[in-house]
Amino acid sequence: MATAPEAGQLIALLLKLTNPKKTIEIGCANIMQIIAIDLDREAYEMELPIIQKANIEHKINFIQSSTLSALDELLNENDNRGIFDFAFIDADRVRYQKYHERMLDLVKVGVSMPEECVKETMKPNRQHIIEFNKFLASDTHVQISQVPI
Ligand SMILES: C[S@@+](CC[C@H](N)C(=O)[O-])C[C@H]1O[C@@H](n2cnc3c(N)ncnc32)[C@H](O)[C@@H]1O
Repeated sequence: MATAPEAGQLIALLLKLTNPKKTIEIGCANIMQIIAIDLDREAYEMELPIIQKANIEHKINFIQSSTLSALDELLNENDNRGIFDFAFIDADRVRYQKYHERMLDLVKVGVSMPEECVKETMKPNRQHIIEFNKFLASDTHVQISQVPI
């Protein structure tokens, strides 16, 4: 993942690997691209130079916008549905349900890397983790929960 900018005002991070319009392919793997959204102009103006200085502008598309309208804009393009690998929201709590509903359309189902893209030495680990995740999902002793980090 790209090095995070020092000051943390990025509120919605959508990590994408597979948008054919935006990713840079290297062999089987694509370089990740992050879409970061913040409504606050001041935060945007403070963060953008940090991203530029770190030479990671090609990896982070930083948008100054309300999260809701940025997500709706993403959803208007059908190509964006189900292509994001990861979403992190740390914004205005009152709209979390709305963000959640939109994220479900944006984030892909079945996020593990295709087997043919995994190094031979890592293939057993990949399989163990897939099996462990399945086990956890069906284990009635535990609940999957949101982690406040
Ligand atoms: C609690 S801060 C979190 C920032 C960062 N994740 C951190 O840990 O430092 C919340 C951020 O969400 C932004 N924000 C609040 N409401 C927003 C909205 N509707 N759309 C986009 N950004 C919003 C604020 O400008 C602020 O930068």
